[in-house]
Amino acid sequence: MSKPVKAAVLSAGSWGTAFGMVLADAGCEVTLWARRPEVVEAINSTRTNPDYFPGVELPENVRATTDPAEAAADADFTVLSVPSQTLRGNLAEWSPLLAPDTVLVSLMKGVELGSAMRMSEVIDDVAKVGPDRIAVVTGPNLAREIAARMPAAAVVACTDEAVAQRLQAACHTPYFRPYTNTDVVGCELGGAVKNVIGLAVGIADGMGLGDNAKGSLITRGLAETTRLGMALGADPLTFSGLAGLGDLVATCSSPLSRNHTFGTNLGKGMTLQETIAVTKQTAEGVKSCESVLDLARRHGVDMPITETVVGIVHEGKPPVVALKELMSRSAKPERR
Ligand SMILES: NC(=O)C1=CN([C@@H]2O[C@H](COP(=O)(O)OP(=O)(O)OC[C@H]3O[C@@H](n4cnc5c(N)ncnc54)[C@H](O)[C@@H]3O)[C@@H](O)[C@H]2O)C=CC1
Ligand SMILES: O=C(CO)COP(=O)(O)O
Repeated sequence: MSKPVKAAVLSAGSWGTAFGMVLADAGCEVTLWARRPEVVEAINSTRTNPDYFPGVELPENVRATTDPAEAAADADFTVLSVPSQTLRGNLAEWSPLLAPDTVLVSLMKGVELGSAMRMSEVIDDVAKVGPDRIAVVTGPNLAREIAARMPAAAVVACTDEAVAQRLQAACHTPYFRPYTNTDVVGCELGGAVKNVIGLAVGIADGMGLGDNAKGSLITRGLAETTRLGMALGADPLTFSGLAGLGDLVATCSSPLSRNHTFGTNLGKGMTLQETIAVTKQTAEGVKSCESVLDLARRHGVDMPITETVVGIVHEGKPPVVALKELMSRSAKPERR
C-alpha cells in the first residue's frame, strides 16, 4: 500500500479548516496549525473548530498543533491560508521549517499592498522554491458550504501541470471537484479582483440598486479583471472559468461572502469603522482594492469599478456620489 499523502495547513481559519477537511476526506493525513492553543485543544479533543464551524465534525485524519515545525515536517503539500497582508511575515518564519520537496499551496485571494505582488509571487520571493513548487487553489468555494460538504468545483493551478494533477488527486472528493489549470496569473487575479467586485456589488445591494445594477457590475467587473489579466500575460479564457466568472457569481450572490456583506453594510450607510467592527473574518477586498488599483496603474489598465471601491472604502466618498461619477464616465464601445 502506498504511503498516505501528508498535508500541513497553516492556518486553521475559515478556509484553512474547510480545505483541511477536503484534503482529509480525499485521504490525506492533515495537520492544521493554529495560533491559539484553545483552538488546537478543541480540534484534537472534540474534533470541531467551534469558532468557525460549530457542530461540524472534522474527519479522524485531521489533527492540530500550535507548533508550525510539527505541522510542516514531511508535508507533501504545505497549504497557506492566512490573510494576504500577513503572508510575507508568516512565511518568513515558516520557510526554514518547510519539508525539502514540499509544494506550497496558496488558498489566498489578495494582492500585497506596497509591492502589488500576487500571493504566489510573495511565496516565491520569501521561500525561493520556484514557480513549479507553488500551486493555487481558487474558484467558487465559500468555506461554510464546503465545510457542510455541499458540492463545488474549483481550480488547482500550477505552471507545472504534473504538480497541479498531484494536488488535484489530493483534494478530489465526492463533493469537491478540482480542475487543473496552468494559468496561475489568471487564476490568482480572478480570485483577488472578485473580492473587490464583490464589495462593489454589496454596496449596490445595500443601496437597493436592484438586479440590473448587479448584473452590470458583475459583467463590467469581469471586463476590467480580464483587461488587467491580459496586461499581465494571463489567458483571457481563464476569466470565463471557475477562477473568474464562477467565483465572481458565488461571491456576488451569497450572504455568506464577507466581501459582499462588507459592501452591503457600507451601502446601507454604515461607516467604515462600524463595518470593520462587525466583520469577524478576513474580507480581503478591503485592503486588496488598493493594491489591485496600484497593479492596474503600474500597467496602464483602466479599472473604474475598482477605483470606485477605493474611493468609497478608503477616501470616504459617499456611495451615491461614487455611483453618479461611475455612471457619467464618457460613453464607450463594450469591447476595446
Ligand atoms: N472563507 C472563504 O470562504 C474563503 C477564503 N479564501 C481566502 O482564504 C484566505 C484566508 O481567509 P479565511 O480563512 O476565510 O480567513 P479567516 O479570517 O477565517 O482566517 C484567517 C486565519 O489566519 C489567522 N491569522 C490572522 N492574522 C494572522 C497573523 N498575523 N499571523 C498568522 N495568522 C494569522 C487567523 O487566526 C485565522 O486562523 C483569504 O485570502 C481569503 O480570501 C478563499 C476561498 C474561500
Ligand atoms: O473566496 C470566497 C469564495 O470563493 C470567499 O469569499 P469572501 O472572502 O468574500 O467570503
